[in-house]
Amino acid sequence: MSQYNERIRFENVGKVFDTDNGSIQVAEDVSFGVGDGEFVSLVGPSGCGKTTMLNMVAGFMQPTTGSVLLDGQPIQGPGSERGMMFQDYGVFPWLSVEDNIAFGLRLRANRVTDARRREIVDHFIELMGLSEFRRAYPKTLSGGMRQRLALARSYAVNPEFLLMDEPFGALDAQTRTAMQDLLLNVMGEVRKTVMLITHSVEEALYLSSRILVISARPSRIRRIIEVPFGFPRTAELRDSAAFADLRSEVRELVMQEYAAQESQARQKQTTGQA
Ligand SMILES: Nc1ncnc2c1ncn2[C@@H]1O[C@H](COP(=O)(O)OP(=O)(O)OP(=O)(O)O)[C@@H](O)[C@H]1O
Repeated sequence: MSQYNERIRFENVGKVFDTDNGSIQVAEDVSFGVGDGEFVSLVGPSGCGKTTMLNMVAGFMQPTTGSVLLDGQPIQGPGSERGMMFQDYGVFPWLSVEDNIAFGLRLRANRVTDARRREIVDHFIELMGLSEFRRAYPKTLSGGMRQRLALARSYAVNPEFLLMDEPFGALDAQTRTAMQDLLLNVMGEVRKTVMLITHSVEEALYLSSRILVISARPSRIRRIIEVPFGFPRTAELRDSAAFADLRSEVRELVMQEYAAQESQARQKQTTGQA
């Protein structure tokens, strides 16, 4: 572990939201680190606070207690070294496919020459299978295509950190697999540190070096799973017995948290709590 260069750290993080129905404790005493070049997935029941954690790394939200650190410094706000990919695609409806991909490359933080920008845009249009739609607007694309466009936008600016919230959720199974492999390729080409939220244990296992299983609210780290498979990953890995065994084990853990969440909800109903 001596070479482990930690980039992101959650230090006893708690997050409380004040709402009209009282306050909600979303995270409680969450501590973990993400090393340079690591791929860490967050899995856990819906609503347990995964997006909130990612938002804190992105700098969109501050913890209520504890701290979220980037290279040892508290994160104060967004930065161009951290690329966030949202569940709701994050594409601009008023820009064409090519202009969406080029957008980040025109911003000061990531500016490149016109020729280089065209090269990058062409590369990702091709890679994402959007060649026929380069001048189309997002509203004319299918959900899956919009998601591929959002991926192209995130990759084009080549951030050091990719913060991804269910980036493949709207894709059909085949495209999803292709996009997972593409992400691994992108990471293989240029070292990146990734945090990914997914509801798919299979996806988490295939992509990650570690998986954090998050408990029902208030979320804590229920278990950290070191994924024992090396990179590059291949289709054979998905079919292996070792993969299937670990998948069952992690699914079981996640199901237990879903069950805990349901039983908490039932208890609240009977005691009349918000
Ligand atoms: N800005 C906010 N104000 C009040 N409550 C919020 C806010 N953001 C999130 N919450 C609440 O915090 C809880 C956790 O939300 P979050 O989106 O982080 O969960 P999640 O694990 O990412 O869920 P999912 O897997 O369904 O996307 C939810 O109950 C949500 O309603």
